[in-house]
Amino acid sequence: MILNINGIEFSYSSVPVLNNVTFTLERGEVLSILGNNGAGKSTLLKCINKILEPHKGTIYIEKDEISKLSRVDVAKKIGYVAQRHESGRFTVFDAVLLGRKPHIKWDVTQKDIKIVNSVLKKFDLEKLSLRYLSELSGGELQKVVIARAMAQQPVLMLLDEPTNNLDLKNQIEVLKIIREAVKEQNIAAIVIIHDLNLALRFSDKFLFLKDNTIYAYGGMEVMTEEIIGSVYGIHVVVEKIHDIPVVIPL
Ligand SMILES: Nc1ncnc2c1ncn2[C@@H]1O[C@H](COP(=O)(O)OP(=O)(O)OP(=O)(O)O)[C@@H](O)[C@H]1O
Repeated sequence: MILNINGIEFSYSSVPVLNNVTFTLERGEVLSILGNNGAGKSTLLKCINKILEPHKGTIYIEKDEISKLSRVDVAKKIGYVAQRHESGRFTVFDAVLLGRKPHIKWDVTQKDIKIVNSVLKKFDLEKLSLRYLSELSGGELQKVVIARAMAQQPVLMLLDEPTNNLDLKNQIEVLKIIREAVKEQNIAAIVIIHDLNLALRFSDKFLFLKDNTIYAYGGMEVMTEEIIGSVYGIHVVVEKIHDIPVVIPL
């Protein structure tokens, strides 16, 4: 087991956002977190990454309780891609190299450079490696921040709407790279995503948040017309096209 979340609760001031959230995630799994705007998806990721501290409950990453880990130790285990990014005066290469920071003791090693180059290649970013982040398109910047999280070589990746700003081809490619990395390296990823059809294509598990808590959690068996309809308040059909399940809003 890579992640074990037990009974977490979180409120902003006195407004409750997460209540009794409990689930586990295994190695080799991609989990999509789904739910309406404001359901608490980003808040949940921030609790897992120790940016926010739950008022109740426990979060274990492998054998370690998150609240007891230092920032650097959290960064060695968890790669986090936020919903919004700053684009400072860094080159693409340096921005991805920053992902190695939790692992660097004194100086950048050949191994760090090798990892950065291989990640840049994976994301097809080599030709942009000397460009400044401020000179990138929104989609290119999105790929760079995901590449940085991957260069970190975490055991768990947390991605808040990673397909934002990406065109159709890049949406598919980036989710494929994430899925392949999870399978090849036997790590895990949690992805917040609004497109149910992309979630269906690239996830092993699905977690629906509604009314501050988990409404449904599981594999394909929870992607039903009833559950999706009830979470989003619309009618949908779930059908197979070319053997791929798709959700169609009616
Ligand atoms: N810093 C904050 N202070 C107070 N309330 C906040 C803060 N951040 C988020 N909230 C509120 O907490 C609730 C959950 O927000 P969160 O960002 O976790 O939702 P989400 O499911 O990720 O939404 P979206 O799909 O729109 O990104 C929302 O009602 C939001 O307005």
